[in-house]
Amino acid sequence: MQSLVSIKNVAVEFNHQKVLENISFSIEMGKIITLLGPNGAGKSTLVKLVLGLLQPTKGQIVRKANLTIGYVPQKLKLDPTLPLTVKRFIELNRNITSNDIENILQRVNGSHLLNKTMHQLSGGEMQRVLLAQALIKKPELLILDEPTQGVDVNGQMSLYNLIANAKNEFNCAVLMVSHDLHLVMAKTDEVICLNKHICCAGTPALVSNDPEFIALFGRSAANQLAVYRHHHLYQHSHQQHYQGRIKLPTLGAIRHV
Ligand SMILES: Nc1ncnc2c1ncn2[C@@H]1O[C@H](COP(=O)(O)OP(=O)(O)OP(=O)(O)O)[C@@H](O)[C@H]1O
Repeated sequence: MQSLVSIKNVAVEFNHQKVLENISFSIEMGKIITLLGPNGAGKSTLVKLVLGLLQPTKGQIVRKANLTIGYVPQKLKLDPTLPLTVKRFIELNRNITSNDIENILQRVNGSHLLNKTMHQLSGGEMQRVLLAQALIKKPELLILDEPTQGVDVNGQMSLYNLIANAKNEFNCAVLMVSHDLHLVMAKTDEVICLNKHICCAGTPALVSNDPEFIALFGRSAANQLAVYRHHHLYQHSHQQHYQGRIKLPTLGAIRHV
């Protein structure tokens, strides 16, 4: 199967300072990849590379021909004096009908937001509207840069559910930047732990046991993950109908760079 995006041996330097080096991975259709890493690890820079907004200093990025990407930015800066409604904001995409807008807002549980102005939205509502506008073109790849910033725990869970539903519906790949270890682990197929280089990558269960991961995120994160893993196994063994939606921890898939 052809990868949607293939990143080969990529490095980025700003003013002769290495920000990313030796980055190689590919994004496959229908998979959720979570990029984790501390502040300044190069996560947003990597997202810009995948989006094509930045060229690597070294290495190669190969995208599938005519790849459609939906992007949910970390923050959207809008002039508060601009009375832009949600409907008008989503209409900024070309060739969109009112029906398309109503359908996509319904998918993100945001039908009631249609005529609100953008600056009236709460943190969670804003993220749902940004998700709707990223999904309206039915992207093959959905990229989200810290989508749960400023969203409370319930809002985070429902946002992750919406992302997972969208992935199932459109069979798109998802590349998500996140700091939220506990919730991320429940949905993602592959975690890439970044700190200028890829420290480790693999299934959530394997990455959470990796010494470099524990060194980066600390003991409390490791404990949090231990709780998650217990819960995860419990769900699987007691709810077989979830098969195919919950991924069992598998052995032997971790890679170190
Ligand atoms: N255009 C730029 N020019 C110079 N340095 C930059 C530029 N963009 C990013 N950097 C530097 O590159 C490093 C990585 O930044 P980046 O924003 O990718 O990190 P991040 O992992 O997304 O961080 P955070 O979690 O804080 O958002 C930082 O040291 C940042 O200062």
